[in-house]
Amino acid sequence: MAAASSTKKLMLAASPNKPRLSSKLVPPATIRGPPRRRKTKRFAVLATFITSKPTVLVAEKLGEAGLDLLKNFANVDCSYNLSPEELCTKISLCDALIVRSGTKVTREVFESSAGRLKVVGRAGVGIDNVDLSAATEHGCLVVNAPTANTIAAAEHGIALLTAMARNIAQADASVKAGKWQRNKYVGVSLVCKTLAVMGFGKVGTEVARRAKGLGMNVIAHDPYAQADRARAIGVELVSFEEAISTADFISLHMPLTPATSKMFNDEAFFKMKKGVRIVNVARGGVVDEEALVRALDSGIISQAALDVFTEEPPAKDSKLVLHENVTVTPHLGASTTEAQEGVAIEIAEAVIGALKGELAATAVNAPMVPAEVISELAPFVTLAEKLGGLAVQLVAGGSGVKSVKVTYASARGPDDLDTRLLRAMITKGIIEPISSVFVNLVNADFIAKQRGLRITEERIVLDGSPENPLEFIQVQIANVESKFGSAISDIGDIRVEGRVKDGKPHLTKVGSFGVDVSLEGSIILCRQVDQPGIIGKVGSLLGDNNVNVNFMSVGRIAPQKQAVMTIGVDEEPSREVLKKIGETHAIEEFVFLKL
Ligand SMILES: NC(=O)c1ccc[n+]([C@@H]2O[C@H](COP(=O)([O-])OP(=O)(O)OC[C@H]3O[C@@H](n4cnc5c(N)ncnc54)[C@H](O)[C@@H]3O)[C@@H](O)[C@H]2O)c1
Ligand SMILES: O=C(O)[C@H](O)COP(=O)(O)O
Repeated sequence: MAAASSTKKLMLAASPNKPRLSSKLVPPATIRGPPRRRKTKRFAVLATFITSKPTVLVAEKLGEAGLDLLKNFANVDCSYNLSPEELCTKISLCDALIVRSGTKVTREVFESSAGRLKVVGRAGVGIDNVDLSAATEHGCLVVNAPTANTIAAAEHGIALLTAMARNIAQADASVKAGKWQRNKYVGVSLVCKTLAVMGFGKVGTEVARRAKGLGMNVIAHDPYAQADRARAIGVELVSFEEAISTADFISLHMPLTPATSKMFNDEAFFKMKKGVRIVNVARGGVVDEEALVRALDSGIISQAALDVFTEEPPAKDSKLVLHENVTVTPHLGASTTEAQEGVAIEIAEAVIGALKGELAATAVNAPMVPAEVISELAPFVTLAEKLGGLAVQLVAGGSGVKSVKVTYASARGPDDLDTRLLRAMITKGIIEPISSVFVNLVNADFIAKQRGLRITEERIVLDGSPENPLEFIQVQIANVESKFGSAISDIGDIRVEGRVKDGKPHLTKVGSFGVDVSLEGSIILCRQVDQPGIIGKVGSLLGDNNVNVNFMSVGRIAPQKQAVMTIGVDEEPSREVLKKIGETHAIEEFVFLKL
């Protein structure tokens, strides 16, 4: 056995405090286990437990039905029109924030929250107003309400398309100004014209369906859409060039991302059919607005109908807004009574779920794991976190944890196990005991990468029944010394292995020793020379000092040879008791581990 460290009796450390943040993961040089940790009484992958009633800041107007749901669960602060400074001040007192498109949730907001903000709910689809990287780095979940306003947005797109084609807004203003200009406002027909839907997602698809109903020929461009889904509703997917060069009308429905920012620019307008008409209910930023003014002035584009702008509200003297061939609305795509009620309920449910620690189906910056998978994996998620926490406590102080290998053994096929949750929880188990950062499913990979912790995963496919998602999980930490030499495996890594038994996580292997202890409370691991009387001695020592033993098992190589005794205890033994255990005859090393 390649024991990197076989210290006979371990010294008790003086300070149980958390170490300061360090770029290297260095476990505390203590056998008292990690410092006090958040108690989690229930399974939750986001571990966003809040013991008192949470506070939700609603920063933009939200439908009553959603507000009612929130008020049943949390203290709700509806504060609209906050300045960026006011938002940053308020946010440190809030567990959740709900916004629409009018609030910029910047890095400063996450920094100002000082870790309290657990979830940002975007009551709508577009999340371009939320700094997702900053949210992820701060372990803050971002959820949106992606479906409830689809129809409203599509209907608004069609409303703008038809209003533009028949000059409704301009003619309305003219009549109200006392004029009667029937010749000036002759429109164009839609029937048999070609509409290019740019972005064939939820809204784009609904616009396409409705435009087909108006007798239009609909083509679409979307690099990520499935051609057969488009074909099923009579829409042909084409290239960007073909879409913009053949269309009489173009309707924009892609999200604003670095890749789509200003994708409608001078170059794109130049390729369009002269006299084309454009509708934008997506985001102002996908269009280069100055280039659009030039294209309108030159007649390449004869009309535009815009619901969204790069800057909202746009400047009062905006050439684009004031252009006579432009019809505008103040970002009204989602603003129907029905959509706002739906969005409010959708976001309230997602935010409440996230505050309860559940994984939201509409998470934007965390893996979406189906509810049934989460429920099936629940005991293994707890096991994963505990194994990570145990493994890191076995590392000798001063060793940097850089390389962790996780092995999942299962009778299921390799593609039939979603390990993202498990990996995140192992990362949480490893990092939280030795640093002051908070790790959850949202930021686990980011934090691991930031700290130079490399986690590799391996699958072992076992024979047998695939009824259980997993048989065991093994966590190995490479290139470190251990404060409990027996935890070092035959290949020199610290190794712990666990299984779920009767729905409870159990530690079943330490180094090369088979053990069996339920992962509850705390654990004492002792290596001894197998001989009669040791178990009794240690048991009485604990009992005499009011420490309840909940579990005990001994794994040995052979009779009279070395054995590892695992003792599960409900209370933390005093230093004196631990010292006496260490001094017990035949005990060669021991370690106290807190779960
Ligand atoms: N005006 C409003 O009030 C309002 C209301 C709802 C949605 N929106 C906007 O509309 C956008 C679309 O909403 P959705 O619900 O349909 O979202 P969605 O995610 O269902 O659809 C977006 C589609 O855009 C496609 N896409 C991405 N990059 C593209 C590119 N470079 N070229 C072409 N297509 C690309 C995606 O593949 C996806 O199919 C949202 O991001 C939001 O910004 C505005
Ligand atoms: O992305 C969206 O959902 C729409 O742009 C709606 O935005 P709003 O919630 O500000 O109306």
